[in-house]
Amino acid sequence: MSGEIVFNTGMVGYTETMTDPSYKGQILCFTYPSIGNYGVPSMDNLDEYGLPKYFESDRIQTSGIIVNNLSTVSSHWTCTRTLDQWMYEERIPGITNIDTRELTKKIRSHGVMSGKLIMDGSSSSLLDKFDYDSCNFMPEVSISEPRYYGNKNDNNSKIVLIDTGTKYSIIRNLLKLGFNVVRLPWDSTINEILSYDPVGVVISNGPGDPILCNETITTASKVIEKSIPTLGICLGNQILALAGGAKTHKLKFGHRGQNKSCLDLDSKITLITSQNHGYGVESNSLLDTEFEVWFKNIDDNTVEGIKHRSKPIIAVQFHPEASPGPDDCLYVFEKFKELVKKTEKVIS
Ligand SMILES: NC(=O)CC[C@H](N)C(=O)O
Repeated sequence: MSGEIVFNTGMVGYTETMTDPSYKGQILCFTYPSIGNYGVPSMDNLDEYGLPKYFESDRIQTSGIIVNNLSTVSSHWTCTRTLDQWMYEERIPGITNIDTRELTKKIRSHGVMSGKLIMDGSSSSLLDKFDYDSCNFMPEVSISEPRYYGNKNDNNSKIVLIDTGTKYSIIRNLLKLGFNVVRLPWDSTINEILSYDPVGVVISNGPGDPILCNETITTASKVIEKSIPTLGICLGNQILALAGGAKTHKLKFGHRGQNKSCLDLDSKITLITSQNHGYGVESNSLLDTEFEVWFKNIDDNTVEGIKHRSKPIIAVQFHPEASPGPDDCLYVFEKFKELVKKTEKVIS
């Protein structure tokens, strides 16, 4: 199995992490030395909205995982199987007994690179190349037909969620705000979006290089033109930046973990965020656009959020929905709701 080798420094949350569609095409190395301790819960554990509580999509999305010590004895009240059993059922390979901290040092000094997990005795060649950056994963992670969440018969306003590989927690947080959610395919046009009469648009997280999401970028530029209240999350942040005329670039080894500190330039408060991204918005390229920096990463000063200078459009590079990770940034969803409400008032 080939993939881009990336590392994540989180200590918990492997079921949420491994089912995050943004990991499509990647082999994930966990730096925390012992993985699998609390096993894997059942997919049948649903929240009040009918969404799986402990998973971010319906399957494992990583191409494979690399761990130091794989716990084969798991203990937790939600545990129904071991991590190893779950991976076997889903036919996802993994490798254990690797010094993952040493491997991480290599990735940090060299930058992310492609790799392959090969079974003993397999005829698979190490020579065929895998080029993560040129893969468009959208058809694999998005949906082909619209899906509706919430109660069709209530009068709650609708948010269109453009699914570029969404995590369930994004849907959950929009429902918690009191909205109904229409989830649409990644290549939906502006007219398809408007046909649902939404009060706002959310562009989700997702895998791969944002510049390959041409269709979504075109739609996002129309959303900006029409001043529709919009929230971009991770890939959605990059797509909005590109649609607004800014540039994105690949980071040397990305940000993947649950304790990444970011500065909110509005409140001057530093927050601990959950992150999973390998690309970023180029800070200087924002200068000639209608967007400005909203959040900055404390470690390397990279852009972690942007907002439109005059329109109700905001976006974050980190994950306000966390899952896994701290809830410090849930206020980003509240901020989006405020923008929606303000715009509704102006229109009515
Ligand atoms: N989690 C995401 O949405 C990731 C966005 C993009 N694929 C990146 O790696 O930067």
